[in-house]
Amino acid sequence: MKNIVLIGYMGAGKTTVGAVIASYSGLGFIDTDKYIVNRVHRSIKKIFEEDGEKTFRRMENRLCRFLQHQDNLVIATGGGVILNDDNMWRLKGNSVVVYIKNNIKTLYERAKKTETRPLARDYGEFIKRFVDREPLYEKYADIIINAEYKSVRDLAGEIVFAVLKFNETRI
Ligand SMILES: Nc1ncnc2c1ncn2[C@@H]1O[C@H](COP(=O)(O)OP(=O)(O)O)[C@@H](O)[C@H]1O
Ligand SMILES: O=C(O)C1=C[C@@H](OP(=O)(O)O)[C@@H](O)[C@H](O)C1
Ligand SMILES: [Mg+2]
Repeated sequence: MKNIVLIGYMGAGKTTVGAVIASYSGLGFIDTDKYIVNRVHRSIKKIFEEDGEKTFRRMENRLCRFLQHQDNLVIATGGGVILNDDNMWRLKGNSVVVYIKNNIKTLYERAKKTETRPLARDYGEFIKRFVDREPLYEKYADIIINAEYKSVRDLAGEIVFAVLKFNETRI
């Protein structure tokens, strides 16, 4: 089976919901941020501080180049994966892309909680970035799931169902 790629802004639930989808579906699970962190033995915060965002984006792109050759995976991406068309072109070749959508207030409340998101500090900046990115999430999505007020389990079920339906209807 093709991969299920989860995209969406910081705090949307890609990492959390992705793991549950994998357990429901029997697919493998990879979180691109965790993969990078394990690989370089440094937190995202440290990578941003020491090497800058550009270096992080290069690592993300290198991982997408690897993932384009994999299948049977649920892939939770980082919120910025859509910034590079090359990432999405590679991922889309072998996957169904699901955009997990939520309101900006909920996203910020969740995203600011942990220190691991260097781009989720100032609320004004957070909103601006979201407005810039939203058309990209929509552009690359095969399926859009509204996650507002839904539990992780319900969302995981809804996404599995939507992907099966999408695969059925595709030639
Ligand atoms: N549907 C949901 N309902 C309530 N809390 C959620 C939901 N999805 C995610 N969360 C919580 O929001 C936070 C961010 O989730 P995470 O999966 O890390 O998001 P992302 O990977 O998209 O940035 C986590 O603390 C997670 O437990
Ligand atoms: O949106 C972004 O630019 C980022 C999102 C983060 O992942 P999550 O979307 O899983 O929080 C992480 O990749 C990094 O902090 C940058
Ligand atoms: Mg995540």
